[in-house]
Amino acid sequence: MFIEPSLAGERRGWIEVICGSMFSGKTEELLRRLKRARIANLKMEIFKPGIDIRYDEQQIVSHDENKVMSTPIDNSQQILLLAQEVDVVGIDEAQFFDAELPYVCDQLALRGIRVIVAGLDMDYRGRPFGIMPALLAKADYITKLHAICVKCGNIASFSYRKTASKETVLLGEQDVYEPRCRHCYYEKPA
Ligand SMILES: Nc1ncnc2c1ncn2[C@@H]1O[C@H](COP(=O)(O)OP(=O)(O)O)[C@@H](O)[C@H]1O
Ligand SMILES: Cc1cn([C@H]2C[C@H](O)[C@@H](COP(=O)(O)O)O2)c(=O)[nH]c1=O
Ligand SMILES: [Zn+2]
Repeated sequence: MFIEPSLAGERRGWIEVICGSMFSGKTEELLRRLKRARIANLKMEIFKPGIDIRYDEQQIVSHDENKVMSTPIDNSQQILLLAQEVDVVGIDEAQFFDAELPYVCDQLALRGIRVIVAGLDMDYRGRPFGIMPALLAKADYITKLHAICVKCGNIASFSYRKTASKETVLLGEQDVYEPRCRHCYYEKPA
């Protein structure tokens, strides 16, 4: 389990990345860390990409329907304007953000802000997803989570797409995706 570092003095600020497949618990882990930051009376702003309206337009919602209010944004630079005077910034679905997000996270950390980012590390093809590799390279702390493979019960790192759609971005839930381990993923079709 991730334990928050306790850094004294002025030079605080760091980047945490939570990654893994769909259903691996990324959003739950993000919510857990934000809840603890709230208990510590830290000021925070939470963001998600405007396109992610699967469950709710404003809230971040986990697959188990735990939720927190967030600000949907279309451009990662908006975070630099909106995250004034805060101690913590939370960002969900980072894979959907533009190329500037790693730079934005760097700038926030330089301001002394704790930045907690969650995102899919691989797309349905098993390829690195968008800006996630760049973000992982800049992260001070990385947590890789795993789902349970729906085929065999082993740990799952892959998000298998059950439909024939070929576009990289396709919002969906269990109707479209299932978590699979490496062996079951490459054994497709089911
Ligand atoms: N195959 C699965 N493996 C693990 N968790 C699953 C699976 N299918 C459904 N879940 C549920 O999904 C929850 C994780 O949801 P969430 O935090 O939203 O994941 P993520 O953000 O990584 O997609 C788990 O606590 C569990 O209840
Ligand atoms: C693999 C994959 C996923 N997506 C979409 C599907 C969901 O809407 C989100 C991931 O949400 P989660 O919180 O990680 O469950 O991303 C996509 O657009 N393209 C893909 O290849
Ligand atoms: Zn498997």
